[in-house]
Amino acid sequence: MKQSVKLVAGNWKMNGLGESLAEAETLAKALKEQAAACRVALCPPATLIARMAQTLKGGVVEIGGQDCHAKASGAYTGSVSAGMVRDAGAGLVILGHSERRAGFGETDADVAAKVEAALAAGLEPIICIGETLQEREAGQAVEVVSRQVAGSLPVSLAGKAFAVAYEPVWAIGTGLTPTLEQIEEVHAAVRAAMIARLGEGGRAAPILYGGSVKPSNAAEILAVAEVGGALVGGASLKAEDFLGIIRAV
Ligand SMILES: O=C[C@H](O)COP(=O)(O)O
Repeated sequence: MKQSVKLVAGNWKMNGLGESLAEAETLAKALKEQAAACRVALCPPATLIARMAQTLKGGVVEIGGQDCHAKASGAYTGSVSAGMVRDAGAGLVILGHSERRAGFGETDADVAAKVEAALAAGLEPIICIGETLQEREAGQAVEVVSRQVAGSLPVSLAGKAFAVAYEPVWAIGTGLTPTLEQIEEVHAAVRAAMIARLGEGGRAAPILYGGSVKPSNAAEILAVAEVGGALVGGASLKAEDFLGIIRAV
């Protein structure tokens, strides 16, 4: 099966102030010097996109946002449009992260609208999906992610650059990870759902795995069939850990 080059993206979430900013900048500078066999992206908070774009200028490390509004402009206090994310220096944007789905009530339809906005602004979306622990324990993981793919991926994605990130909610920030067999099962189901939704246009986009990825488990996870990269949270804030994950690709 045709697979695009692996993508390792670091999601800094709402971190990057004081000491954690100093550490993050150290990481960004180290990454700039680092040759990598994969695409590498950093997704800082919106306020740091321009600063990180400047720090990483001239290197191969890409910059992503963590969210954007579905509208291009208007009376949406506190929001940032896809065009603004792009204008600040990002080329990618994370959409539909479970922390936004759970904490801000984002539905699959909301995510699909944001994906359309991102594409219109020239951003490459990384669309997050994943089951809760309750859904996993009820044997519904495949059903849940398949439904999320059908609802969150607009058909206009076919032929565009994008990625899907499978992040089991119960694995995020917990140190827990699914077994390699479970990851393989879900990634295969996600690929099937992408093809069902987008036809041939659903074949090439990478499916990242996210949830407690660290240097010690990155190599085995990234070797699983259909794992096209990683979306890394906590470990993307520490230079040694993130570099260790990139080396594992
Ligand atoms: O976007 C990243 C994920 O939420 C994973 O976070 P984590 O690596 O801290 O578990």
